[in-house]
Amino acid sequence: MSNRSLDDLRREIDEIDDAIHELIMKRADVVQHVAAAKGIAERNDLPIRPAREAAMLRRLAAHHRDPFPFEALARIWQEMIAAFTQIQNQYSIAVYVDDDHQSMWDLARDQFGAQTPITAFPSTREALAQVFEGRAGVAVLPLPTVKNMYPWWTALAVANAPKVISRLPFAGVGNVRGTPMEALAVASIPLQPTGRDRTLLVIESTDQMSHAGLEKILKAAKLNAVYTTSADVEGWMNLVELDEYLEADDPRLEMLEVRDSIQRTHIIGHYADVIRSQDFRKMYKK
Ligand SMILES: O=C(O)C(=O)C[C@]1(C(=O)O)C=C[C@@H](O)C=C1
Repeated sequence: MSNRSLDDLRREIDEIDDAIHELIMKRADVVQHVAAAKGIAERNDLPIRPAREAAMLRRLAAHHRDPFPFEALARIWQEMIAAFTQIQNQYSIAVYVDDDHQSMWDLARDQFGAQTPITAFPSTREALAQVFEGRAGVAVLPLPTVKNMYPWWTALAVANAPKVISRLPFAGVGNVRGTPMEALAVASIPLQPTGRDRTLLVIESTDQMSHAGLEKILKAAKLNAVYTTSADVEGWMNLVELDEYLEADDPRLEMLEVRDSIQRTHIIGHYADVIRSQDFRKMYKK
């Protein structure tokens, strides 16, 4: 332990804080150039780039040291990046919240920042409509499960629809109201692979397909499903999560579409695989 006086130690903390503050202001100047390079203002685009954010947080996790918790560092970065997106172009969030999904609000706020306007909607349909109609930049919706009242993901299986862009929480579960849950964010932005990604694929079929049947067809096309769920919405829609970043022109999709039982396939989004607590502990434990 150091034998320096409290005043001396606090002077050093002030110097560190000044350096951090100065660097954040310097970072803001650079981000404004990034916004110009991306043409955000000309096209009135949403500045969020989840692949870049995932790469940044994974890089920090790999360099992290105790005792400062990585989960707290990730929260600071997410708050900071949220502010850096807002200085590029302003946008708001539409989040689905009801009595059983209180934590959705907390997930949205942790990811998109305390200064970003968030509005709660009592149905996934209404929250999603905000993004379809351009009234919100991002919708935050519960992870699809068989229990969802309305399979909101089926609405994304149309041309030019917004896409799933990320899964929340990205880096560690924090305190939330109600039951901790996971969510997906939906928006219209360019997506990119990060090296560790998931793809959400909707397969429209003529008849109801069993999970085993779907998996067999996917396996024959050399695709690995990690999750599947189905919905009967004017025909059968099957949601499949793949453990890779599948491009729209991947020939394996044609292998699915030639089957008589399959009518169409739609990639409804991609997201960078989240960093779970056990992962980042492994990542930085020497
Ligand atoms: O790299 C970009 O495209 C940026 O806009 C910069 C930045 C950042 O602050 O680092 C901000 C928003 C994006 O979601 C990702 C990164």
